[in-house]
Amino acid sequence: MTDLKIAIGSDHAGFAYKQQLLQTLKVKQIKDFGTYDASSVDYPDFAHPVALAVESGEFDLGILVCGSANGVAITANKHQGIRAAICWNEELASLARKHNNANIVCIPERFISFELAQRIIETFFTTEFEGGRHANRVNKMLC
Ligand SMILES: O=C(CO)[C@H](O)[C@H](O)[C@H](O)COP(=O)(O)O
Repeated sequence: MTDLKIAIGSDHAGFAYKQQLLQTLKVKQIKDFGTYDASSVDYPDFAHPVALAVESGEFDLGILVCGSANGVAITANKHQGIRAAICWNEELASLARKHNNANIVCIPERFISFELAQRIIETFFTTEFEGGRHANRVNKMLC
């Protein structure tokens, strides 16, 4: 986990957790793509840059946080190279990596505690894609 380069972003509804994660995550590099305060903003404005940063390969994985995680996930998944997963417990985070090779974890700040968000992210970052039959399915995702 400590060798990962991470892109992180949120809207106003995910700002508090993003700021705490910036202070607590033990990774090689973490770049904050905003938002930079708690004023109301539009989540696509922050989900797209994170998706582009991960899709380019500049960053290994991404974190997106909003109120429900729906908006940031829908937005990020518009990018062909992105597999963004909404995770509200550790098992979902593990499966998103093992089965779907997800590269962005989307956190619903308004529905889970920060402590759970931290565990979800740690699970996501420390679980490898299983490949095999799952690789066949992931390869079929692209239209
Ligand atoms: O995409 C969302 C809802 O599905 C996100 O949760 C946003 O954070 C939410 O829509 C923001 O709502 P607000 O009333 O403007 O704070």
